[in-house]
Amino acid sequence: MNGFAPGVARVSVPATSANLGPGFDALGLALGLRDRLEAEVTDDGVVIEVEGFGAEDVPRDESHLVVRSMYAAFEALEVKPAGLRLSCVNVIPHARGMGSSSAAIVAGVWLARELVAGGRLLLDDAALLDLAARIEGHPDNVAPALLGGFTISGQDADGSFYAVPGAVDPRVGAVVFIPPEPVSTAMARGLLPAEVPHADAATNAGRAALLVAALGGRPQELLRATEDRLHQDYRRPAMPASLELVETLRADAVPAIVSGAGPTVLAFTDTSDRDRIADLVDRCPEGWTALDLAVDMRGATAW
Ligand SMILES: Nc1ncnc2c1ncn2[C@@H]1O[C@H](COP(=O)(O)OP(=O)(O)O)[C@@H](O)[C@H]1O
Ligand SMILES: N[C@@H](CCOP(=O)(O)O)C(=O)O
Repeated sequence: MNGFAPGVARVSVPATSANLGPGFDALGLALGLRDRLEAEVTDDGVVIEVEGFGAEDVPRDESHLVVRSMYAAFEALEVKPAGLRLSCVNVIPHARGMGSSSAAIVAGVWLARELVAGGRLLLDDAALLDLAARIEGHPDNVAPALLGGFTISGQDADGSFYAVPGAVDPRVGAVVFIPPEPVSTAMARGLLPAEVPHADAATNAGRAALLVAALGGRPQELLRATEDRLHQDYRRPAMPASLELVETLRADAVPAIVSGAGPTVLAFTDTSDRDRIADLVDRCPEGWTALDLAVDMRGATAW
């Protein structure tokens, strides 16, 4: 087909934890839990197969988030496929604050670029990040989903998005506690106030800067560095049990935060201290799922 590369494109994309406490809409970390997708251009229609999370509720037409993101990238690349086949194996839980929507968006724009002849020359990684962040509305999940590791991202005055990688000390790992009930990011964003006290903003700025240093080589500072005053407490009404767990863990000197817009709770760990990690996993509330995850330094990758 004109303009398209022949064959199937495959990508795997990591889960991500955004905010990390004080870095609202700016900081994000890729975690070792990856959705795998494959796609090809066909002569007619849209066919979508889904295994794993979302198999029962995601749409099977052009409104599917991966397909929507593919079409946005095709438009940027000035091509239009006659049809598409998409197959998804989803292991990132949906609407839990682990970046499933960003993983879907990054997968979509990545697959579309692979399916276009010369796509990587026409849409480089910076343009792909910008497109994915425009679809998502904030860059802090799409940046680590695309680039891997720890990222610091934001938006310039002209509306364009940027991301730069930050260092991650190899001792840093994470245990996530995933509640059974979802909270949509849109709903959790709706709980945030239009304005915050200057003192809270100032504290967050200092903590976010400290967090960059802590993740990069001073993990002993993680407890202090993960203090947040801009979003977590405002979201308490939608996830009281998550805030309670964060507080209980922090009282025991565990650097715990709400992951993304919640309701998952993430606790930073020392990867060399297996006993402490096992104790932490044992503190998983009944009915929740605890996962011991490594930081994933790979972003979106062909498989
Ligand atoms: N792999 C996917 N395929 C299709 N839709 C998805 C996928 N992942 C997420 N979504 C859509 O995004 C929603 C979750 O997004 P969001 O509320 O931002 O939560 P989060 O990104 O924290 O998991 C899902 O309910 C679903 O509509
Ligand atoms: N900065 C965003 C992050 C949302 O992350 P998600 O994984 O919950 O989609 C926010 O806090 O709203």
